[in-house]
Amino acid sequence: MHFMTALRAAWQQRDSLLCVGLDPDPARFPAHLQGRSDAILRFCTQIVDATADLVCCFKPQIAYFAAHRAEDQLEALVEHIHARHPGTPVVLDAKRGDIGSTAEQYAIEAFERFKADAITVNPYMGRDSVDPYLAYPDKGVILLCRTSNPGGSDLQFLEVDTSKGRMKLYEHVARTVAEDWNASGNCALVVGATFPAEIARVRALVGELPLLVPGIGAQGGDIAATLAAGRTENGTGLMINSSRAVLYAGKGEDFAEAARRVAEETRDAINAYR
Ligand SMILES: O=c1ccn([C@@H]2O[C@H](COP(=O)(O)O)[C@@H](O)[C@H]2O)c(=O)[nH]1
Repeated sequence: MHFMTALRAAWQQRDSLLCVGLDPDPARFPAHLQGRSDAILRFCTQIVDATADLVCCFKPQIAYFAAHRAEDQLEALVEHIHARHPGTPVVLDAKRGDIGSTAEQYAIEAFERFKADAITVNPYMGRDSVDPYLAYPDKGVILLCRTSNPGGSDLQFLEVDTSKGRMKLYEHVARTVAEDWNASGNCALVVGATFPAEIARVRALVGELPLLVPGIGAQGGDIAATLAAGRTENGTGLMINSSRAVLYAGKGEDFAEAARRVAEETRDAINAYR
């Protein structure tokens, strides 16, 4: 199924714009999981099973798996999500960016090895570096636009001259993706919840294009402001990510229940402003 079709269905059927981020940090795991060779998989599958009905997608962050030589656990986790929670899109947060020949390998890794439904990609090496992902028309390609970190302004806020006039670099990325790169209707953009004014600006530039919005929860982004700036006419258009605030809500054997409670509160807080 096309990523966008699955995402729209999840928005409607789950009544949720919440994306739970899967950033497993073994140092923060409950004591009973410490030291197990499959701790990352066990931790993540319990979070997934406890929250799947509350989310529009899951977003595993590849760094947290690769750092612990746990790519095999990432493969097993995505397989688990597809088998147990069909219709829940998996966004692989990898922020890849490289020359075309290498990007082809990254695309194979994301879509064929890990079976992700979408991937985050860094657009700053240009169109040929993104083409290998766009060559999978059913898969989502989510381009960094206005990231949630403070240093995102260092480059993304630079004024650039374009054929459509002078604008900030992140605005040029938004327009380029929406107008030129989205021929298969499979593109989306990353815009941080920590910058609601820029969410509004991007929404004005890209129409209904979906936005992946990290930055609520641990990074302190404002849910009300995010919704006001980024929701579409029908009250969707957003995948609002929270990772650490959900994953580490509890410290004990009941960590997954604690995660569910926070995920439910977050989904409801989001829905209050749709
Ligand atoms: O601009 C960006 C792009 C990606 N991220 C990723 O989202 C999560 C955020 O985690 P929290 O614990 O909810 O802060 C993490 O995987 C980042 O790599 C981002 O934060 N900002």
